[in-house]
Amino acid sequence: MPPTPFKLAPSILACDFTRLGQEIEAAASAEYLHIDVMDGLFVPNISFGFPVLEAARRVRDGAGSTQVLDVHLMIDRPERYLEAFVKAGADSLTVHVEATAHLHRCVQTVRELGRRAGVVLNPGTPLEAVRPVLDSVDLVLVMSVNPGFGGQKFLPQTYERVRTVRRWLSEIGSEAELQVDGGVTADNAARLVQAGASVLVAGSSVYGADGAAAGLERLRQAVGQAEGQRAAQERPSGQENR
Ligand SMILES: O=C(CO)[C@H](O)[C@H](O)COP(=O)(O)O
Ligand SMILES: [Co+2]
Repeated sequence: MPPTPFKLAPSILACDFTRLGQEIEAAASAEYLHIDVMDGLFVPNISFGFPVLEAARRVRDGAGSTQVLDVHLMIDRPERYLEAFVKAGADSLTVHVEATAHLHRCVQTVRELGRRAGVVLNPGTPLEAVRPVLDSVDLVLVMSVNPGFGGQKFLPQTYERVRTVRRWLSEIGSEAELQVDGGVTADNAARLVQAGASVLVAGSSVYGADGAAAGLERLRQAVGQAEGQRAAQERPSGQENR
């Protein structure tokens, strides 16, 4: 079997904001740039909003990059701000199923605005909550920590939740990305990809002491090694050297 493809989404929540431009440039090899917006209501923390997204957009465009600006909205009633986030530069907007009574309308609006629409579930939310919109989204995000803070411990029940959502997406023939966010490290990345995740969000494990480029490489290596071992185990005996 060929290696399972996956993408990385470094979260700037964990970066050094005194050097925002350089921190974004250091993560340029990643397919996505994850931008965590928190309002102090839906989650018990306030992060940043439009000016930081606009700055990220300028850095990305200045580098001539096509990296996806992936905005994770941890805000109450996100329908109030979808257009404003698109104007500020979002390529992809992900709304929490717990934050709105109008999930389908949110997804519809984001698509009408010409951007990728995502939905996200907290660890305590039954997966069934996303099923009604599954055929209308470009991304499903399964939270692997309770949202609001970076640097938390990964919740292991996430593996089974990812497997279930992957199965549902396959059943309807959807090509939506399946993202995991929270506590993702080189120790759990491969198992998440094997469970069906196609995009790994990582903050603390990317923006570590040795910089984002090294952090991203560590995650790629971890998944690559595990995939290599899996391929070796699956090869019929006697074919080891072919
Ligand atoms: O949405 C988030 C928190 O609510 C962040 O994206 C997430 O926590 C990433 O940080 P880390 O990898 O350090 O857990
Ligand atoms: Co996030």
